[in-house]
Amino acid sequence: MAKHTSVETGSEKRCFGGTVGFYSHDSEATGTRMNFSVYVPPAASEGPVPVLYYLAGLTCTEETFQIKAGAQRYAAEHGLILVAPDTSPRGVGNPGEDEDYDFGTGAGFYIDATREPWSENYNMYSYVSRELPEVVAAGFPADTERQGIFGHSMGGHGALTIALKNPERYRSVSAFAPICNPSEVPWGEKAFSGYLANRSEWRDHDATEIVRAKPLEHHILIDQGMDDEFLEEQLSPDAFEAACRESGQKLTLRRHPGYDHSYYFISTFMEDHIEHHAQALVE
Ligand SMILES: N[C@@H](CCC(=O)N[C@@H](CSC=O)C(=O)NCC(=O)O)C(=O)O
Repeated sequence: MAKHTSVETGSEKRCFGGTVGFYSHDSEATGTRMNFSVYVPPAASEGPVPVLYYLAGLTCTEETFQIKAGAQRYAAEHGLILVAPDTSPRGVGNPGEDEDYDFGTGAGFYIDATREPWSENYNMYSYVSRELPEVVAAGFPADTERQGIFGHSMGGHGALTIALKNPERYRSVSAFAPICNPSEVPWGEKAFSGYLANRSEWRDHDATEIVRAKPLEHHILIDQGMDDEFLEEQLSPDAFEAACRESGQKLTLRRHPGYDHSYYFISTFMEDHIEHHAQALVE
């Protein structure tokens, strides 16, 4: 399926009348080989279709979403391409890169690092928001004028911040259990102090701070499980909700009793998220 010359196809499988594929390429942004997965719906055989990017959480790869989220059925129904990148560069060799699940490999946090040695390769913001869309446009039947983005946990933080910083590039955004206020919680403090050279940079990567200053015109959908094991210590949906109220950002934040942080929670509400994006992306 991929026509871009530098993109290598790992595998492609038929799925709901379309194709799930796994690909890799040499990335300029990270200076490493990067993996990503793409679901192409049956409607793409008629012409270019909108693209929805999914950013996964800590410890995940480009595979997690495709095998656990149950999104392809709904993307096939609405005619959306789904793209899921890996969550970090791999095999860079920085000291400490593979010591913790919440920093380094599998934990790129979708920011461009400014602290050495991470700044050389950990440029997931540029990779996801600039380079990957170009690779997708060159190799897949994608209408890049119609892009949306969503994600989970660390990837929910990535989706919110990338959408808020690039309103002209993304017409829709949603998140499952996002890290809403990373500057104020242990996961975010560890990532930002490791990847960013100065504390003054933190607020530029914090969705709660960004939305307070510069809301989007379109409305944001967030689902949060109330039995999520990370809710109290790491996620801060109340802070994000308060910032949205302050700035006039339209937000639907749904709190679901009994649901945890897992892909059982994500797959339960996936249909609603795909519909949310389809309303904005499919004319
Ligand atoms: N203690 C766990 C933590 C890893 C974890 O729970 N990862 C979540 C995302 S958390 C925020 O970004 C995840 O999506 N895991 C993959 C899955 O299939 O559930 C550990 O050590 O692994």
